[in-house]
Amino acid sequence: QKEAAQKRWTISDFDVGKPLGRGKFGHVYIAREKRSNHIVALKVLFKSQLQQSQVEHQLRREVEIQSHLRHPNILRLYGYFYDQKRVYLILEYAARGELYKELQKCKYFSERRAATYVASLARALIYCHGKHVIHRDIKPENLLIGAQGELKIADFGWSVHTFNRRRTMCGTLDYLPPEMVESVEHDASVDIWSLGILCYEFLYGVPPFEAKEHSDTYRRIVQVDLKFPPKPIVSSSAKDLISQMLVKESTQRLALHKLLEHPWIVQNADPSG
Ligand SMILES: O=C(O)c1cc(-c2cccc(F)c2)nc2ccccc12
Ligand SMILES: [Mg+2]
Repeated sequence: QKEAAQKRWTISDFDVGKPLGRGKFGHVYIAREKRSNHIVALKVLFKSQLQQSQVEHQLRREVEIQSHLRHPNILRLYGYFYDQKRVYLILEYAARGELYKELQKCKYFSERRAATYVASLARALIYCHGKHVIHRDIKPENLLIGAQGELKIADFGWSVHTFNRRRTMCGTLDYLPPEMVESVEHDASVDIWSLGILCYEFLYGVPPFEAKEHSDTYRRIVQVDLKFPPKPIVSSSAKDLISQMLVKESTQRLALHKLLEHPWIVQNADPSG
């Protein structure tokens, strides 16, 4: 597999199949690499779009970071290439698709399914943080499901090596912790906050600080206005975990390795992830 990293790919190396989805900068297709018959997801991005949105540097960073990460719960980026008009990312194909569609279909997940997902995300984030990478954009839209039902973190578009931490605001605010919404310095604990938001959304079907207006969401985040609805019924153990993650003071948030020892995770997460 090492030689694949240096190989110069071209589109003629692939049989391109049906579109899997469309993003802001282009489409993702299922494809088969001709020599190996390996099935991949080919993300095709238009250079013109990338230039217009001034995200070339972000894309190069995403590629640089994701291509070096190897973890069962992180979507592999096998390589990239580009031609006159497009940049192509050769990505792992996640057979069961996008998590947010699964969440919309189920409305919310069982405690066992939610805990299994949260534990696997925690292990992936421990791995990333060990390499001084913070993702900063953990939300359902950036999670995919593999052939065995395992979760894969995708889209490292907002990830950084923790030496530079600036981020311009865009997209939903729902998952941002107070320090990012107030755009002060932040560190790996931002991913712990987002994982807490995700855990809540897995169990209730909506993120905790959702509001009609951005200004209301902003206020609810900075005040950590955390409320648990009476329905669906959720264990107090789950609420305890969420309450230890959604803490305004970032240094007081439950550490990821402590999360894996929390009773709710120990009693509900499927060890295979
Ligand atoms: O024409 C180029 O040299 C080019 C290369 C890359 C690029 C190079 C490596 C990794 C990566 F993800 C993207 N991105 C672009 C985006 C817009 C316009 C041109 C380019
Ligand atoms: Mg994304």
